[in-house]
Amino acid sequence: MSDDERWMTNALALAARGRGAVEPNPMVGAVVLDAAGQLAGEGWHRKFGEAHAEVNAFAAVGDKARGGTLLVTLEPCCHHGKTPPCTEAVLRSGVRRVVVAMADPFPKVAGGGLKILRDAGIEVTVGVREAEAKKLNAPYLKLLATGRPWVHLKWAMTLDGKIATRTGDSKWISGEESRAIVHELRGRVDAILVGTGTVTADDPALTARPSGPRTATRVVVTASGELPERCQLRSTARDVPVIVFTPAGNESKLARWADDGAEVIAVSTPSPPALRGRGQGEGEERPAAADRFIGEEGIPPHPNPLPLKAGEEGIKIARLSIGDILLELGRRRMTNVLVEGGAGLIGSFLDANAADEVHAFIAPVVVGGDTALSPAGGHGFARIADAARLIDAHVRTVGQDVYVNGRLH
Ligand SMILES: NC(=O)C1=CN([C@@H]2O[C@H](COP(=O)(O)OP(=O)(O)OC[C@H]3O[C@@H](n4cnc5c(N)ncnc54)[C@H](OP(=O)(O)O)[C@@H]3O)[C@@H](O)[C@H]2O)C=CC1
Ligand SMILES: Nc1c(N[C@@H]2O[C@H](COP(=O)(O)O)[C@@H](O)[C@H]2O)[nH]c(=O)[nH]c1=O
Ligand SMILES: [Zn+2]
Repeated sequence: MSDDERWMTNALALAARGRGAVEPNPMVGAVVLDAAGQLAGEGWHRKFGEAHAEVNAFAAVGDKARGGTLLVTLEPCCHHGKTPPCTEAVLRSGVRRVVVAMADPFPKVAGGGLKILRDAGIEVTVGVREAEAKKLNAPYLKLLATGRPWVHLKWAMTLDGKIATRTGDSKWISGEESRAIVHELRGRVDAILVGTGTVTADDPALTARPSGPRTATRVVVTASGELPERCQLRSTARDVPVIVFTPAGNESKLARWADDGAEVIAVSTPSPPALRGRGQGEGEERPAAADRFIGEEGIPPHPNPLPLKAGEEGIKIARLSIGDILLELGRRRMTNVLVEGGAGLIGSFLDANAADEVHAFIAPVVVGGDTALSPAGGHGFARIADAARLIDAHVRTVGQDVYVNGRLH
């Protein structure tokens, strides 16, 4: 490993300290070396709206940066945002070299920062530990490229692959240590999504306990608009935000949720109402409001499309497009969202090819039962070759449970 790579690894670790506190900004870390190559300063972007990594790294360095090197995990910014351009701080510092892990695709930067530094005669190297830097900021990059947040799916299942007993009882399958990991995740995401079945069966609070760097909006997805009258989400909607996504026409059923402080978003579904999208490359149309964040990339078409299907007794049920829900959350600049279940909603996300990362907890308990639910419902994949497969599964034991975490693409 070269010295640049070694220092950049440190800078990436510094960047990760900002996780949960900096979004929708990227996580960024920086290391300053003096002219002799010795560590002179380090810093990271600590919180949205506050100083950037480079400025924090230079803060206590003084003259020692002169003739030295800055290693930074993302191209220094060159625009006046919430803080002045970092390129100015770099030029003032007197460093001779700047090593950058990756260019910043943010439209106001997009190579402009690198150009300013090169034009000033600084030796600029780009691409050191680039793959790791892209992985670290995958949610930021996805939001920029697609207008949609990074989707984490989480479930806790028994050894026989169930997320609840046949009666719907599920508290608790995973152990305390596993649940602590889930609460840590809840405390750093922008939204936690559940379907009607989970609200009805579990009456969840969906809060992070203890609280984390940010407070997630609780999101319920309901095609029927038939949510329980009394439940924690509704009764606490004024304390911690709640959004209900439902097809247009259900507003009156949810009027009391709105009265209690929930935001009810009625989504127009295609006419006539139909099972839409599930696997049809849904959500590729983009509302103008989100254009600023969107690149050319959409959610790729599903390999296993489901034909449109009537609901019970020939009544068509208006399923909401997961792609559209994500666009709305992305428009609010949500960077990470967590789908906590249950089987129906997780199935909707997998069918829409809309999930990015999985957190599965497997507990040493067996419940059995033909009708007990598995983690993912929906249509599912017909062929193993097409199935959603983790590309980089990390497996570890947590207490008595096994925790599998990895990305889907
Ligand atoms: N062990 C674990 O990790 C977890 C276990 N659970 C367990 O899972 C069970 C609940 O699972 P399940 O019944 O599948 O419930 P879900 O929470 O997945 O709810 C399913 C419902 O969500 C709505 N929904 C899902 N996708 C869409 C869509 N694309 N558009 C519109 N609405 C949609 C529909 O609501 P509607 O009917 O209103 O139209 C659907 O019937 C419970 O027993 C619970 O305890 C739940 C979460 C985690
Ligand atoms: N049963 C189960 C989980 N269930 C999830 O937790 C929700 C309850 O959240 P709260 O009311 O905030 O404690 C529940 O609705 C479901 O989404 N999670 C886990 O880590 N392990 C478990 O065994
Ligand atoms: Zn900056």
